[in-house]
Amino acid sequence: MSSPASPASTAADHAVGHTGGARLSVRNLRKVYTGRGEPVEAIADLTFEIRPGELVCVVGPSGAGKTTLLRCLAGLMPATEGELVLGESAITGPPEGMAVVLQEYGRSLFPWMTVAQNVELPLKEKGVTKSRRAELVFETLAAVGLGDVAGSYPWQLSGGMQQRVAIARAAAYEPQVLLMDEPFAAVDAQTRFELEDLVRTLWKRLGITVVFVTHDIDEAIYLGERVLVLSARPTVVLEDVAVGLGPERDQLETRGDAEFARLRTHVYELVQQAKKGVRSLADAHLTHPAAVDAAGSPGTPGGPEVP
Ligand SMILES: Nc1ncnc2c1ncn2[C@@H]1O[C@H](COP(=O)(O)OP(=O)(O)OP(=O)(O)O)[C@@H](O)[C@H]1O
Repeated sequence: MSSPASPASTAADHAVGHTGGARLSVRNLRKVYTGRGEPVEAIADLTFEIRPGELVCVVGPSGAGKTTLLRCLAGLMPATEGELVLGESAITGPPEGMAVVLQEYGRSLFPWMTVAQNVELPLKEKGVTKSRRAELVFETLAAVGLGDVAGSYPWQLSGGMQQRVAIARAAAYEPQVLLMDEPFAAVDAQTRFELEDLVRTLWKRLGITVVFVTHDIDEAIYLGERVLVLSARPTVVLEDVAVGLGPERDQLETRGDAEFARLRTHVYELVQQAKKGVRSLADAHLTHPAAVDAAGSPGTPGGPEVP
């Protein structure tokens, strides 16, 4: 990958080793929030599979249940119905081998700890030896271009740098699966491009499975091997879109690619249809249908073909 804006790419090539990814299966997931007032059916019926080492982005209208899906995958909330499986094991609580990066980097880092201590903390909880912890902290901070601020406190860093710390902390943990919930929503556009390249660099280096939720259609296509487009609530997968842009991505070249433009138009139309309440491709009015879906055949697996 070419990422002229990212100081991380070269360093990341020498960072933590290939940890490998795990398969994630979501089968007939339904999530209803109950509590005071009317129950809210956030997710109606989601079924999809993410292969080990795949990077899949999730987009959909606001309130479609993207965060709900991620919380269920992270084991932070039980499903109402359905099954979530990581590798061979059902997800019933926060699974070992999973790391999460959220949008609110300000709240996810401890302000009284240095950058290095923040990265080290989950490793202590994981029982990693002191010498290996030192290695991992050093390597991952170098990988995200923050080797020189290891002794600083998060509040001394810019928002983009703080988010790099959160990414370093997740990578140092050597997870099999990394969940990211709109991680770059609060950083400026230039930093966002750098962080996108950083995620792809680390993803390739570590071989981990990544699920990346974003509002940004361009970001989803630039990053993903597939883009899951969700319907409005109660949520189903409207389309599982294959991104045939190849493994090498470049902020200028890839975004200028005709295939990128075609995919962006297609996913944009899908999200617009989802906002109007369309919950099946059969009901969608698309002027730019996808050529093939993520399974390599026309239309959505098990669903109707795009007219
Ligand atoms: N704790 C909760 N109790 C009741 N309803 C909730 C709760 N959390 C989320 N919801 C509802 O579930 C639906 C899905 O919310 P969720 O935050 O998962 O959507 P989202 O796609 O991540 O939204 P956004 O893109 O705006 O961040 C929304 O209608 C929301 O109001």
